[in-house]
Amino acid sequence: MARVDPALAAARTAVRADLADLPPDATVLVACSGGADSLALAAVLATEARRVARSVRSRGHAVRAGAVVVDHGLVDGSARVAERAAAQCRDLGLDPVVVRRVAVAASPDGPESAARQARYAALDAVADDLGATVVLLGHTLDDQAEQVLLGLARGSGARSLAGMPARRGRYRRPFLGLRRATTEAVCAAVGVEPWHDPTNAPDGGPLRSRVRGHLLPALADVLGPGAVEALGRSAAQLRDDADLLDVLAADLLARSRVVDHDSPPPGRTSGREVVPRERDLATGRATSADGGADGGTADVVLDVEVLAAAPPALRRRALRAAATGVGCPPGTTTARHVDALDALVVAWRGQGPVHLPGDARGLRACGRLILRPSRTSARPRPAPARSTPVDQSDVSGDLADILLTEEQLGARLDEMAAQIDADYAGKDLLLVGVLKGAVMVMADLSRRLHHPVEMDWMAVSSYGSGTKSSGVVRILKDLDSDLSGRNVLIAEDIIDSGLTLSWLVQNLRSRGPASVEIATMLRKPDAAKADVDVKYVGFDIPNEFVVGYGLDYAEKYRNLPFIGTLAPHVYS
Ligand SMILES: O=P(O)(O)OC[C@H]1O[C@H](OP(=O)(O)OP(=O)(O)O)[C@H](O)[C@@H]1O
Ligand code: HPA
Repeated sequence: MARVDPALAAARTAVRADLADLPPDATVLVACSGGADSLALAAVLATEARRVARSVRSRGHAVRAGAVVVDHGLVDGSARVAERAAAQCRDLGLDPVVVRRVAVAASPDGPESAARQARYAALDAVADDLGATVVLLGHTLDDQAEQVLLGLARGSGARSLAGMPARRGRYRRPFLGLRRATTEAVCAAVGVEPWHDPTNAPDGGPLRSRVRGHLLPALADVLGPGAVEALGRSAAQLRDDADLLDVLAADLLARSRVVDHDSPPPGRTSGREVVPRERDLATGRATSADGGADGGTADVVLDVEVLAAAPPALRRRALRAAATGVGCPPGTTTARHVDALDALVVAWRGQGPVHLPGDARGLRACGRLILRPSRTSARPRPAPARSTPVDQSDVSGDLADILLTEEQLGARLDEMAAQIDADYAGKDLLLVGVLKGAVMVMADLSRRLHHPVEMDWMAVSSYGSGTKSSGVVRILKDLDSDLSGRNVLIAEDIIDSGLTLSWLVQNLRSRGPASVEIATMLRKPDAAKADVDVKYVGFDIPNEFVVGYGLDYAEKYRNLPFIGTLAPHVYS
């Protein structure tokens, strides 16, 4: 009996083991580039398919074994290389053999990632067309070791260091336990000449090629011949660890999610805290409890307390999953982004929103971490704002609700500034700020204007240290400017009863300006006692006493970056 080449025997054993669970008449495809690994896999698959056909002939079923060759079209002559590989697959007895040319689009994740995405899309499409149960990939233990080293060089975590899985979905990698030398020996044994990709040259090629050409041999020199196998074993162990951590992190994410109070999150005892159904703070739309299952358009709202109590390994994984859940591309969501989100949870000092890939954002308000997907179309309108419960520890128990986040205020100011720029194009503009409440609006609005402006200030008061207007407006400081012929725009924080502004507009109009208009961040339509014509309104809000963003109660809370509702116990 002819002696079977040991490399071929090892390769056949690996493929046979991987196909053992296939149903009768399954279609198996091999993804073949024409390189040594995938060509060896194609040869072994063809041999194994013939063996199965022989052994089951009497029962009338077999494995249909074919190949897909993806032409990435990235280098001259790629079509020729693809056709050569396809011809070799046909010669080996594979049928059908399909060549697919793909267009590799530019990707922020880099050309390798873009090519990978295009390749898998093509493989999936062909597998679907042919009804293939399994697609075999030719990655070897050397590829796995390279993957681990590249991950280490990036400072990656366990998931990345776990390398490639032996199986995922319809994809299987039967050679993941075999060295590349084995696949080269298989090619020699079956008499097929693999293609050597010139772009994989160890010098000047992609990083992976340099790792392959220089680093792996150096590791073997220094650490001994088992270095590649050792890296593969580490990857396998880390895969088990990462799988477990992912399950635990998914559980943490579910427990920390703020959902409808009718269905408290798992782990919460009912009655601990009544949490109203979370709504999108910007649009008032309800937020889906699964945070992103509706296409990633809803906020994911998480309870900071629950997250902070979790071990960092789980918390960071949960944060990453939450970010990808609102549409952050996994490839560009890095440890740096996760660090910044984590700081919102465990190192909170009032920092602003974290900008995430995919134009998503993470922000903290009222003991909630809010992951917000990119939302260019739905900006805050002058519509009733509504409340979210406040974490008492953040605001010392003085606030009942947060009404508008810093981010919402900023986004609305962007819109107001654009409108003002357009309306006053070609005209002079004097901004009049009403002290003290309007300082924030004045500062933030004026800096968003492209229009050149002058600023002046007036101080009036009708509230003193109470929560109800006295109705008597007093000028505490008058303007320095002469208003004759000027376009005056009053910048205000709030129009409540309207008594202050109706008085002020009359007062300023009596000074001979060309125009007097009002821009206010907030307005309380239900509190109006005087009619005030307001040209620019940030938000209409309910008739509750609010503080923050310049608004005070007894001179406190003006420096809160958001607007909240004062708890009645503070003023009652
Ligand atoms: O519509 P109204 O009921 O008249 O209320 C609006 C006014 O009240 C606030 O000022 P406040 O008198 O509290 O002084 P402040 O700006 O120094 O806080 C606010 O800045 C407005 O000027
Ligand atoms: N809060 C603070 N100051 C105010 C308010 C308010 O709701 N209304 C008028 N001045």
